[in-house]
Amino acid sequence: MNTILKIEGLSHKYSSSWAVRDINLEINQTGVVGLLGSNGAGKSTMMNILCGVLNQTEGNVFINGIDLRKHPLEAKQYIGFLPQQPPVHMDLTVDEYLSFTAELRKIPENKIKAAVGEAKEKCGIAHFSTRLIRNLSGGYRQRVGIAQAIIHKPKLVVMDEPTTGLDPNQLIEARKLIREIASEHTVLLSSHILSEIHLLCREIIMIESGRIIFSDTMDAFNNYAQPQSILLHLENMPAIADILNVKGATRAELLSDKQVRVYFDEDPGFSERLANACVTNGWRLRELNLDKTHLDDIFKQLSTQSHQ
Ligand SMILES: Nc1ncnc2c1ncn2[C@@H]1O[C@H](COP(=O)(O)OP(=O)(O)OP(=O)(O)O)[C@@H](O)[C@H]1O
Repeated sequence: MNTILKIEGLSHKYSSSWAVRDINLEINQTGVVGLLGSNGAGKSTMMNILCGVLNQTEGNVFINGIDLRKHPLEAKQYIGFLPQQPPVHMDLTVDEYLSFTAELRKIPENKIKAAVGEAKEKCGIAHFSTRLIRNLSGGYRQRVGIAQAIIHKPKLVVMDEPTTGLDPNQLIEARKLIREIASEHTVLLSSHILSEIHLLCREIIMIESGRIIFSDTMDAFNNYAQPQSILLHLENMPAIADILNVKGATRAELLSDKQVRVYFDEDPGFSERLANACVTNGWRLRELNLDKTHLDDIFKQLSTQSHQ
């Protein structure tokens, strides 16, 4: 099977400055892959290159094994694109617009009606077939945008910040639809909001200043920063000095007469040693919780490292 998306040494320069620098990646499965980066990190530049809207300065992009630069028409059959602003025509009805995009995608004339019907069904807009796009809410316009991106059943659907500007109800609906689309297609979705990526994505690619600074599964991202403190609830609170006697403890902060936060070095055996010390010394352990690192802290940590 061909790799759905392969990027080799991709770089792009606008006049004098590099917006994207030496990006390498491969995507082989369906599901949502998140492209996360702060404003100006290079997400749109990268997406515009992948979708053939912008020619890269250096490097190669292969869609379903086809070199995008050498064979753009062939490669583009396998990509659907939802830009930041859905490319809808306000004065057309949903059917007229989707039929037009199906023609642009070179779907044979006798198959256009079925392709439009299927895309509308998937995106939950069949009941708006004859409505002018200008009379649809933002959330439904977004659905029409998604329908045009999948009308030719591409392997890869690229969505640039697809949830920006939606209200909370529309957001929930849009996420549901994106998950459904991703059960059959590979979706590469950009956002500068970590919680959005966290909710939707199986994999995360973080870019800063045009370079990849993290690329792995969402689980690996969650585990990236190991917890470095433990919250203890003790019935018999000992002296802080006794807690610091446990090998690996670096600091202890008394929160109440029964709660203490203990900081430790990177050491996988520390929580066990601490629990043993509680039992052996009769501190009467009620609870021991590893403090989870907040997602935003991981994001900050990775971004800071990339600037060092
Ligand atoms: N047409 C252009 N000409 C010159 N510089 C550009 C152009 N488009 C983008 N840039 C610059 O390239 C860098 C990357 O921009 P890009 O739009 O790709 O980032 P982004 O991650 O998509 O940001 P945002 O979330 O704000 O859209 C930025 O420094 C931006 O100012």
